[in-house]
Amino acid sequence: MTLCVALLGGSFDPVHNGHVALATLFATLLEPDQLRILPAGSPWQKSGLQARDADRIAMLRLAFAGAAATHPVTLDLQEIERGTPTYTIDTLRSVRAELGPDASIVFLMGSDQLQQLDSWREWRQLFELAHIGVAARPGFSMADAALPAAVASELTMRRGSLAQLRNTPSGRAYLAETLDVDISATQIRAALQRGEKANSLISPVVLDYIQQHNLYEI
Ligand SMILES: Nc1ncnc2c1ncn2[C@@H]1O[C@H](COP(=O)(O)OP(=O)(O)OP(=O)(O)O)[C@@H](O)[C@H]1O
Ligand SMILES: O=C(O)c1ccc[n+]([C@@H]2O[C@H](COP(=O)([O-])O)[C@@H](O)[C@H]2O)c1
Repeated sequence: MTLCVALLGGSFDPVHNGHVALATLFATLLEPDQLRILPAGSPWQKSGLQARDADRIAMLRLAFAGAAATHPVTLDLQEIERGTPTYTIDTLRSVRAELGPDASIVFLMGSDQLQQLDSWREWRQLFELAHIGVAARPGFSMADAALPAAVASELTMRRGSLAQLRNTPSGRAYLAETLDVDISATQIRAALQRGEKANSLISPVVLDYIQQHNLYEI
């Protein structure tokens, strides 16, 4: 059977239940040999990260410890170690070189990123290296045609089944419209700054870590 690696990249500032839901949804759908979490080193479309790299990494380890009991989760720190602005195309080139031409690579994202995929560096070339697996975030529906025209037509051309993603190296897109988790890191940072606990949005062990290290305070 083809080796399949699913990648979830993100700022994870902080990691929250929406990230874990996205990763575990695709881990269940694809049954990849590896589910790699890739914290971005320097997400060039964001104005900066609030938590230090070491804290984001520690929170990721805590948040995914539960999922790691049932799915083959690993943390890949290459984007932090690279020390340059984070472009997914660079990461995919490196993962493809590592895994060889036949492995299935599936880059996971929420629908907000799909809606701006045409702003990513060399975005069309991403499909030469990987598939994409997209989960809807609240308010997103394919029927509303909420995508830039270039992304919509690329998606129409590349729509594939889970089996195609699982068993071929790259070039397909799969959209899971069922995930509907109304959580964002922005909302969590704002809640924590107001002194709220954000209990239902974030894992208790991550929340403990945030409190112990006085993260996201005003
Ligand atoms: N609730 C969610 N449901 C589905 N996908 C999500 C959800 N939250 C984040 N994602 C996806 O996870 C990836 C990493 O997201 P990121 O770390 O930027 O979190 P975020 O909550 O979107 O952060 P922020 O509010 O700071 O922009 C992105 O592809 C994003 O679309
Ligand atoms: O490659 C790009 O140009 C690019 C532009 C925006 C986002 N990304 C990637 O998309 C993932 C989610 O990004 P973010 O900003 O929502 O945390 C993360 O892995 C980013 O590196 C990548």
